[in-house]
Amino acid sequence: MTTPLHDQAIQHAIEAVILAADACRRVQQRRITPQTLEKRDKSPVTVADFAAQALVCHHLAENASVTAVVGEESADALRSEDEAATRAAVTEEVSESLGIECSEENVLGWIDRGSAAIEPGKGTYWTLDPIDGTKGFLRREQYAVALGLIEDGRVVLGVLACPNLEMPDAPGTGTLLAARRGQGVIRYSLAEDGSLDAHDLRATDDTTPRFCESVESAHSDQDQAAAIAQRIGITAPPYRIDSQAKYASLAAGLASVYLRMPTRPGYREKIWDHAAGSIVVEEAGGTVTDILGKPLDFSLGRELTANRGIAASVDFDHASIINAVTSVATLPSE
Ligand SMILES: Nc1ncnc2c1ncn2[C@@H]1O[C@H](COP(=O)(O)O)[C@@H](O)[C@H]1OP(=O)(O)O
Ligand SMILES: [Mg+2]
Ligand SMILES: [Mg+2]
Ligand SMILES: [Mg+2]
Repeated sequence: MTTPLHDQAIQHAIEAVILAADACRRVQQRRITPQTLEKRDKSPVTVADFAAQALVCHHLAENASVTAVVGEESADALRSEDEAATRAAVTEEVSESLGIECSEENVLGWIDRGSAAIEPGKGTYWTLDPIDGTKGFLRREQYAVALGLIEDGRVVLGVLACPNLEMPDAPGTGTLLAARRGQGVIRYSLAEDGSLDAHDLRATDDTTPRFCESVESAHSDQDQAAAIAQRIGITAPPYRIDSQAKYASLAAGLASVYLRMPTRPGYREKIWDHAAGSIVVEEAGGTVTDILGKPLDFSLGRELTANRGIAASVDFDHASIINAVTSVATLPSE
């Protein structure tokens, strides 16, 4: 498969993300009660998160010219004696995906390739969320494998696979979007066997303005978002989906506004939660800022420390959203 965006980096990113998405699908189908670990911040992490990070890091290390990865997960939790069963399960899944017998040490090493030391704002590195929306994944709803490439603090490439995101014009398949700065974005349907089929970017003729937001009310203040939606004249009920599938939905025309309203003082968005999604929306002709209208600043390390929340739009007056935020919303103190 060769992408019309004609770029080695994007080709390798798509291959890596498909490998990971395929492993996620398999784990979701097979391991009915996923062995879930809880991280220090109480968020869930599964066999699939670790396997997906190992597979993407391994594929990039073997094939891409840029191999540094800033990923969400680390293998630390898996190294403890208590986690022998999860470690074995992750190794089994990675081995099956690669079609070779891998050692546990190798797999842990590949996961840890996602802890690259970076100089914020300088150089080129990938940022990876192996499963964005782990809670959606556990509910068998929406999740995404999200891989972005950051060059001197700017996102220049993004690949977003949403294995459960079925578009109206591609029933029975997931969705994959690939964007390159200045070259646009391509939407593919992603079949069970990992094959891709390119489609028109827009997946629907319906132009009713809709806004989308998190399913998890702890991740975005849904009451504030409802007040803002009313202010900007959106009357359709919110489209609630997990993960960066929200950005994919905007790019494909299923929604026009994505609001992520801070719920907790001090929470900072992570680069891997927005790199791929934001370039996909921008290359679809949309706008992505924080809720005060500031551009997202990816040059500051692992977090978007200069930004609060997210406002994204396609085919919508972005300034009117920011105006509504400033007149309607009460933000948590910092
Ligand atoms: N308080 C919070 N505010 C915003 N996002 C959060 C918060 N806590 C966790 N997240 C992140 O939200 C993302 C999922 O978003 P959504 O609900 O839109 O699908 C996850 O990457 C999750 O990060 P983490 O992986 O650290 O839990
Ligand atoms: Mg997480
Ligand atoms: Mg995430
Ligand atoms: Mg994640």
